[in-house]
Amino acid sequence: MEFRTAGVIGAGAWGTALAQVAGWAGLDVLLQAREPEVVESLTARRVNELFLPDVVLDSRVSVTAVLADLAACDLILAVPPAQHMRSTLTAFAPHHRPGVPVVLCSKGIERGSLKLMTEVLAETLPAAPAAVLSGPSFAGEVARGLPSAVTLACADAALGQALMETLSAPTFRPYLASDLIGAEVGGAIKNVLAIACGISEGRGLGRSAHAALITRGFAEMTRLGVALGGQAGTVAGLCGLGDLVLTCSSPQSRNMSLGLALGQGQTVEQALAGKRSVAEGYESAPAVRELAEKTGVDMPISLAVADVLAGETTVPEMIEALLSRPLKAERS
Ligand SMILES: NC(=O)c1ccc[n+]([C@@H]2O[C@H](COP(=O)([O-])OP(=O)(O)OC[C@H]3O[C@@H](n4cnc5c(N)ncnc54)[C@H](O)[C@@H]3O)[C@@H](O)[C@H]2O)c1
Ligand SMILES: O=P(O)(O)OC[C@H](O)CO
Repeated sequence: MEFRTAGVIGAGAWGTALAQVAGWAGLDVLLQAREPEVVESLTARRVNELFLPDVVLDSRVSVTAVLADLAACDLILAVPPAQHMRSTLTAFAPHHRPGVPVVLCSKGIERGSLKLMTEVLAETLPAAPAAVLSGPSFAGEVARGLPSAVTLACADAALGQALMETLSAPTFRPYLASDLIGAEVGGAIKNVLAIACGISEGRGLGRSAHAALITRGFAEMTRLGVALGGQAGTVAGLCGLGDLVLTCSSPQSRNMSLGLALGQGQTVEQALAGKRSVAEGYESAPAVRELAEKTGVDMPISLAVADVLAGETTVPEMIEALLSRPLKAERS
């Protein structure tokens, strides 16, 4: 299996950073952007001024506005926001060649259907072998060549090995896994939990509360991952615990900074006003709440975040409710 060309669908911060990595990895890369100003700035100056300013892209990366141009690529990286994955892949379907693998790089759960991105892919491009790339990785750091490591999950061991080797670059290390569900659940839930950590930080609740939220949040993430058919060991890897630690620990995270603003007293509308960048936890939280109810999985922190985002409870009420839950065994 040899891949020489990669098509990247979605030129937000992460799609742009992954195009950079793929170029460093030696692939010829075609990056598809929706916004005319992104196409213009990448074409003219090799910089995505809207979503990833201050990073000059590798000369192996070209840009297009046209999805059909990616038809000849040997592999596809799909990087739209999760809520737009279905429409994006549906639009790409007429141009997808059967057997060309699609690496899902977005982190979220589809609202309404409650589906993971692999399920959305199976319904829109049934002839595409699937992989999931997920882990602790801020686009700006990755695109500037700071070191990072992620999970690359693929059910087909030979394809996974080939994709891992193809996408590795001197400062970007994918680690192979076979459990796509565990990888997806980790990436989706950490965004919701990062909002909780941001709220805690914004309210000045301290480092002890922060550590408790990460640890108890990780327990919720693991329970849901296992309930959906994933493996606890996968969730404990880069795609779950690793990403949870990163996203809950830095205001560089759009999710944590949304929580920070809420904790400091802003309304959801104020916190999101004027933002072009996606905070996936805001989008996924209602789906996570429904999924938890449907599967009977206990996810008090994620549900509390969903309630705050929906305006159904206030931040002080959320904190009070979490602190007054019945005492129980730590492992149950
Ligand atoms: N930014 C990061 O550091 C990072 C790292 C890892 C994973 N991710 C994940 O990558 C995914 C994309 O995030 P991002 O940070 O690249 O986005 P971004 O916030 O930088 O940019 C927004 C993106 O949404 C796209 N978009 C807006 N409306 C759309 C529509 N109707 N249809 C399709 N696309 C539309 C824009 O074209 C743009 O690509 C998310 O799931 C995110 O969780 C991001
Ligand atoms: O900025 P966030 O919160 O979307 O997080 C970005 C990445 O997912 C971190 O791994």
